[in-house]
Amino acid sequence: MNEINRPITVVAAGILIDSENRYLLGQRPAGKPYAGYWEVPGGKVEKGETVFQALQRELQEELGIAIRSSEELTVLEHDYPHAYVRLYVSIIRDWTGTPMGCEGQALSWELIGAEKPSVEPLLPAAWPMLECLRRFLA
Ligand SMILES: Nc1nc2c([nH]c(=O)n2[C@H]2C[C@H](O)[C@@H](COP(=O)(O)OP(=O)(O)OP(=O)(O)O)O2)c(=O)[nH]1
Repeated sequence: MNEINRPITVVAAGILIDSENRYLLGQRPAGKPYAGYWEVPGGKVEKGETVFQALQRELQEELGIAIRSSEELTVLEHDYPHAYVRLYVSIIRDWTGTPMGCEGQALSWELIGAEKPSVEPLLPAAWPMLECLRRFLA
């Protein structure tokens, strides 16, 4: 629980970075909270899972790729009307397969150096992740 007494939803988000130094955003499919919003791929960490295991599972389900390693970037919290989330954000450069929208979601590779993504709207908690990414890679 946190200071406002809401349960914490623990989420793992994986910023995929490709050989051209671009990162991947996906659009949330219909039926989820914030459907249509763009996000960094990932999802809730299940009981008994590590953050890395959750990333392996989510990115296999959502994108059809197998990740081999990840680097921790930051931990962020965000208070949404539907949930209080704690996001463990990792950078992933090492995977096999080609990312595809396995849940019917659109994908967009974005330039890390660009001022803002070419797609919108982004989930509110995705913005501080991108800021952190730019600072980390600068
Ligand atoms: N994956 C991801 N989730 C984010 C980001 N920013 C952000 O606030 N979130 C929040 C939205 C959701 O409340 C939560 C992720 O949950 P989810 O609904 O995508 O997770 P899931 O796929 O496990 O969901 P479920 O349908 O299985 O319940 O984290 C982001 O950039 N990426």
